[in-house]
Amino acid sequence: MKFTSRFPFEASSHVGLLKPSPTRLHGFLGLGNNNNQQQQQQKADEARLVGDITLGDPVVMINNVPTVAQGPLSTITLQRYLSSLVSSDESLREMEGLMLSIAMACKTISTLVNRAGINQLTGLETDVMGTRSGSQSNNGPNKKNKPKKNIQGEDQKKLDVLSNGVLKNALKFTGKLGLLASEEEDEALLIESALDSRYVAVFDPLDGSSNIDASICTGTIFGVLEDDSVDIKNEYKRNNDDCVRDEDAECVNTMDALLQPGSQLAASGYCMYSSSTILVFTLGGSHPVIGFTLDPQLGEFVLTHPNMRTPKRGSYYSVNEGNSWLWDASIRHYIDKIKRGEGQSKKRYSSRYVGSMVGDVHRTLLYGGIFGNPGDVQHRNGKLRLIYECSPMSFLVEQAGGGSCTSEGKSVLEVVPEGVHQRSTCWLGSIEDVEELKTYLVPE
Ligand SMILES: O=P(O)(O)OC[C@H]1O[C@](O)(COP(=O)(O)O)[C@@H](O)[C@@H]1O
Repeated sequence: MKFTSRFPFEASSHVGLLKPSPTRLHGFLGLGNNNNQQQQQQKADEARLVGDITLGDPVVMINNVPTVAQGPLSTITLQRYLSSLVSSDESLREMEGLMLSIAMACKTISTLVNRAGINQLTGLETDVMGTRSGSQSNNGPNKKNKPKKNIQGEDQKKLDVLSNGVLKNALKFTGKLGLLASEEEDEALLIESALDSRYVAVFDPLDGSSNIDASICTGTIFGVLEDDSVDIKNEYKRNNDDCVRDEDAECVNTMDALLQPGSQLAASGYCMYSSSTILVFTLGGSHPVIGFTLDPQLGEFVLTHPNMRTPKRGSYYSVNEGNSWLWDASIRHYIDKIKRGEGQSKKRYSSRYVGSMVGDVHRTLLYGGIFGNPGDVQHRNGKLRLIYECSPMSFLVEQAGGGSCTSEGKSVLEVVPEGVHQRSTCWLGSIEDVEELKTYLVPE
């Protein structure tokens, strides 16, 4: 991209990044050409505060107008970031394809969520044409309008079902996944055409669905696991043995690849649909937790959070206190102490709870503190599902230097799932807050 001379910039070697020549820039910023360095520096800083172009700031050409890209790194799109990763590590090529498909699906879901009211996509998915709804015995004349339920007995929202379709198809068409598990699918899905794939994926297509109709933040949660059971699947397929159903009701057996502890995740993340749409993920290992914001002008995810680290300790707790009377005494005691400023930090903690795990975890990741779904006497294992909610989020928070545990004080990432929709208690957040919580938890 070659710029005409009327712009005070010189083309740099980096595509999309323009290195302004200091003297011209000072002129451009109306700094005049006197040599009083300090005055010029102060003016440059002032310009920085109001978001004008400053030295080293990237400029993106939008509709041919040099536009200051907010923040120093955001001209780096997700595509560019991943391709630069692959150029130095070829083994990430398949993961690059997966992440780009997940990002594409999240863009689509973001549009669906943003326009839900406009396109009448709010409300419950109803059971039409006699497909299964709730209890089999319900065959009254008004069966058609019954809310459709998922295998956990929860009413499915229209956007739950739509988002599930979008993400399921995006993942299927990568040809890189042999098995999928979703909150909105009763059973794991075997992708016949990709039996010998290296990976399997788990996801909650639209988390926080109780908030959708009120346009409060929701999100998509995903996790990718390596699958070392390809031969077993082929074997079972050949023998037509036990039952993992694909869409043609083909029976095969093993879900082992899905039922791995969170510590085995190869990647995990979420996409939050809120005032911004933000995709946050990690590829594990030495890779950071990284965040990209969907730029509505570019229609691209651009880098905004290059290396997310959870503060060691926070001053927020995020839990549904409406259930506190049902909690174990140890948990009530912990929350009471930190609320009163009688915890280890002697700081009084404030409550923040959106009721969407993605929103509550995103805030906790940035500001610190602790988020929890503790379980109680009525729901021993809490409300959240282990393999596509607790594990992916705990993997991410621990990768950002935070911690996670169950209400028994065990690392969420060590819990071995027994079923696709198994629930688990989970706490995650700042490492010092999680460690402090553990001192209150009495192992059973
Ligand atoms: O209503 P509660 O008990 O506070 O539970 C809220 C939790 O349930 C969830 O909404 C469950 O998610 P789904 O909407 O995906 O079922 C979480 O996002 C949230 O953290």
